[in-house]
Amino acid sequence: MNKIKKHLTSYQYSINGIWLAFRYENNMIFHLVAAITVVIVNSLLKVTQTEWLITLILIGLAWMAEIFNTAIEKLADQVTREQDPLIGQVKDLASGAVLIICIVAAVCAAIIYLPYLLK
Ligand SMILES: Nc1ncnc2c1ncn2[C@@H]1O[C@H](COP(=O)(O)OP(=O)(O)OP(=O)(O)O)[C@@H](O)[C@H]1O
Repeated sequence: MNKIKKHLTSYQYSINGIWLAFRYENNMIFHLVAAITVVIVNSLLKVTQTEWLITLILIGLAWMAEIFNTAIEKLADQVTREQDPLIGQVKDLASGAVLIICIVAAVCAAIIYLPYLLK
């Protein structure tokens, strides 16, 4: 019973983490708008089951990368708020991870949607 309670409490912490990401990271709103747009476009274009899966996985990956990026930024700020070349690199690396998944998502969106739009 104690284990179940502990498990359920950990979900509370995780949900709090998502809430914190929205509070600290303005880009989270952009990701939310992008995710809602993808769901609407998928429904309108009646994309296939595989295309739904690919787009939903990409949405999840983008959100995951942004939340990790926010966590790393917070940790880096806790280490020092002074100008530090290594802290700068750490933040750039984390931000690079978000950019990569966003570029991949944009390319995949073009590959999936263009054939429907050019029909
Ligand atoms: N302490 C620091 N020392 C050196 N460079 C830093 C430091 N803090 C930030 N930077 C540089 O400034 C960039 C922006 O950092 P910042 O913490 O402002 O994130 P941000 O651009 O506001 O990110 P986001 O928009 O995701 O919140 C970093 O990628 C890094 O290159």
